Amino acid sequence: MSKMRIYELAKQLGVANKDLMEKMKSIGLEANSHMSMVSEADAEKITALYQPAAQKAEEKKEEKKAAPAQQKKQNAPKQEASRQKPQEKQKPQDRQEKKDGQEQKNRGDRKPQDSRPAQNNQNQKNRPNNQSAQNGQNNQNQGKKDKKGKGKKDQKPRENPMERRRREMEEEAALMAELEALEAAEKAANADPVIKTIPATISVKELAEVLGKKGSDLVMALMKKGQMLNINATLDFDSAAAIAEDYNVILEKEEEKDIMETVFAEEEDDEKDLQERPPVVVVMGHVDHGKTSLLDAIRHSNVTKGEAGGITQHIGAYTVQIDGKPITFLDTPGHEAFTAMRMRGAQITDIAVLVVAADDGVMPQTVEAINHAKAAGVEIIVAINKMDKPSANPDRVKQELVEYELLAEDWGGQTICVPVSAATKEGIDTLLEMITLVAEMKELKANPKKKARGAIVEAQLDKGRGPVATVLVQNGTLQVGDPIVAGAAYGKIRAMTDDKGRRVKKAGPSTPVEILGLSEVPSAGDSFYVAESEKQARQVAESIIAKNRENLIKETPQKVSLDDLFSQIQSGNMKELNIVVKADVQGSVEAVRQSLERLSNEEVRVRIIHGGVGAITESDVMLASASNAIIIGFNVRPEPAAKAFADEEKVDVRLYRVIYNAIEDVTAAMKGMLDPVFEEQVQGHAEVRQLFKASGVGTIAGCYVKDGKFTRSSQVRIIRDGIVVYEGDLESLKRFKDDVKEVAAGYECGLVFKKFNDVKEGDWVEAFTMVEVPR
Ligand SMILES: Nc1nc2c(ncn2[C@@H]2O[C@H](COP(=O)(O)OP(=O)(O)OP(=O)(O)O)[C@@H](O)[C@H]2O)c(=O)[nH]1
Repeated sequence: MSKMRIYELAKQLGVANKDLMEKMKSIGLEANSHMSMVSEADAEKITALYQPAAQKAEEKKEEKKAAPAQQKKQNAPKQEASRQKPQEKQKPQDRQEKKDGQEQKNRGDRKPQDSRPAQNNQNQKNRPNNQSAQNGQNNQNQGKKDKKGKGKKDQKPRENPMERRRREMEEEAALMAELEALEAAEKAANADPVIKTIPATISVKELAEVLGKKGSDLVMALMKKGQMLNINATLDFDSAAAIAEDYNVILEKEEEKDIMETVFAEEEDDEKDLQERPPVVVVMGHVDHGKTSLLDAIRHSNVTKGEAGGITQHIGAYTVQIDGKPITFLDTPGHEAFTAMRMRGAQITDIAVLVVAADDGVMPQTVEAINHAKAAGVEIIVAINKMDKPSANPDRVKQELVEYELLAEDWGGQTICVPVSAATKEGIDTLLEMITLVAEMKELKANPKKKARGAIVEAQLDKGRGPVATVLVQNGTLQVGDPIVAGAAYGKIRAMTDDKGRRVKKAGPSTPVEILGLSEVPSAGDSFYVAESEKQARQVAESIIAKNRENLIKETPQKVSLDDLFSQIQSGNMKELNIVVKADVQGSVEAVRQSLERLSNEEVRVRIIHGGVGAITESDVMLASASNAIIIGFNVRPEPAAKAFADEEKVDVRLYRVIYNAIEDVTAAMKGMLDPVFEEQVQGHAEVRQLFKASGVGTIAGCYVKDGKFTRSSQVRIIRDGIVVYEGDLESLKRFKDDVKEVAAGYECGLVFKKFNDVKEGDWVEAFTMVEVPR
């Protein structure tokens, strides 16, 4: 037996789902619903609880098997017809007479199963001596017999026939009701749950329809459970799902379709319409490794190779021709090109050029870039830059890249590494050739014959021209006069300019152009679509505006957090727990990566999608948000902007001082046993401006409280360059020479830290308290 769902186990044991869940509770096994999974070991434990019941069920089955066989034996010689209606065999002869045709039909539909032994018992009890009832319990035959007066043998001589008949009628009615209830209960417990799909909200009336009930019946049923809801009341999905469970119906939420995707659903392209399209390339790398210089060199080499018009204007994306083959470069910060766009579901880049300075090697942002590119599933080409420098060491770069699963081709791997110099232009041509080669291998195609769709690369409001957007056509051909819509912005394209500043009328796949004519400034990363008419474009934009408003009102979409991890695992929503790890030193990052990844089990895989050294940045939050990850920080703090961004994006950021605590928390969260704990509440920040030494006291940090406040009971941490160097209590809090209880923002104060004197000017001090939070 492997894992199984509760309802399957209940079915196997022949018990109701609810009973089973109650039983589970009694041995400390919690389950959310009868769709929850139970492990093999747990299933065995539960089965053991039911052993007597299970045995009984077995016995019952045996009895059932035996009963018809026995009756068959008895009936066979007499009645051939009796075999066809076994369920009626057990009925006492004179009861059968009272059944009208309809009743018989109903019973005929019913399964014989459990009713039989019960009826047998009853019959035997009632008529220990009734030989004919036992022998020939066939409806028709018994009827005939009665008519012929043969049944008279059965009557007890002293009982008034009318009374007897009434008594038997009553008995039979009670018996039938009992049987019906039994059958219904068994049917409900044994049937596989029905799965139905509903929207995020539903009225009681609509839910009743989904459940196949009358609205008024559902209202009554809810009332009995203490839920006073009128028939038009709106239920959220979770409440509806809980109600439906009682009716053995599992509800699933309808996937909300993107309005754009619905309106502008993409048709399959005819193979013959597909044409090769230029690759879209983004350049990424660590600061100062030469991204800008490399892009300039590429653009310059392109210009000097005879581009008419010469000057390339900056529009965030441009196309260069390499031996007649175009390549489109996105001149946007790499992370944004990936992450912001990915957050909106658009994937626009095909290839990432990772610039690594030959004299500097792999640096934190290089790693970040690698992880972003990998997460987006984009091909990486490495440009080892600054080869003109005497200290250039390309082998070291290749060596360092191995750690990130990028093994250079000349070392037997798959990663193309091109040594270049943006300064001397050496290797630039080879790099461009390689890009073309990779693009060819990828067989990038699009259909220029259809209406265009693509992505907004950047957009701003120009005083004279109104909203201006640089767009990248991904498929189809964009034309002046096309009605387009991009998020809440819509309009008719008034004018189009290419990357060389020339007016154009058309732009095909992978072409970047600047467009005028939108009603407002769209967001970078938004998709754009060409509509049937300006009216349709406006209508779509309006429905998007309405939807955005609705979404604003609704809660921000749920992101994973350690607190609700277990319920997400249980409901089957969570198959992978993505984690971004930031720590003070590389050693910790690795230690955490290994320890956490080891926690993976068969239900959920723990995946570290990015690990880096230093404070938690906005880019980390962006990656976490796009990948539905949580962030774990060791001895590091989030930058203020990152903190605000994480709050906004509802990204769970967990900060630890000890690796073990993080492992413990993730383990507990995976088991749904995260203890209710204390959460820290930041009280304020101060900057260390001057240090004083005092004998017997130690170092006094002369601080200026920037925001919030410091209290005598505050706990504090000292942060130097984003790294926590101390965390502990205050030894004293002074204003001038006096001990004070509290110092507010805008005032100076003297701080002495308990058992810590290594404070430096320029350090930041964060004051916080621990507050108990109920989970
Ligand atoms: N010797 C040498 N210097 C280079 C080369 N490429 C870039 N540099 C220098 O390295 C410095 C950084 O170059 P940028 O192109 O600004 O680097 P970047 O990666 O774009 O930097 P940010 O935009 O700040 O992220 C500049 O001083 C360049 O002149 C090269 O191939 N050789």
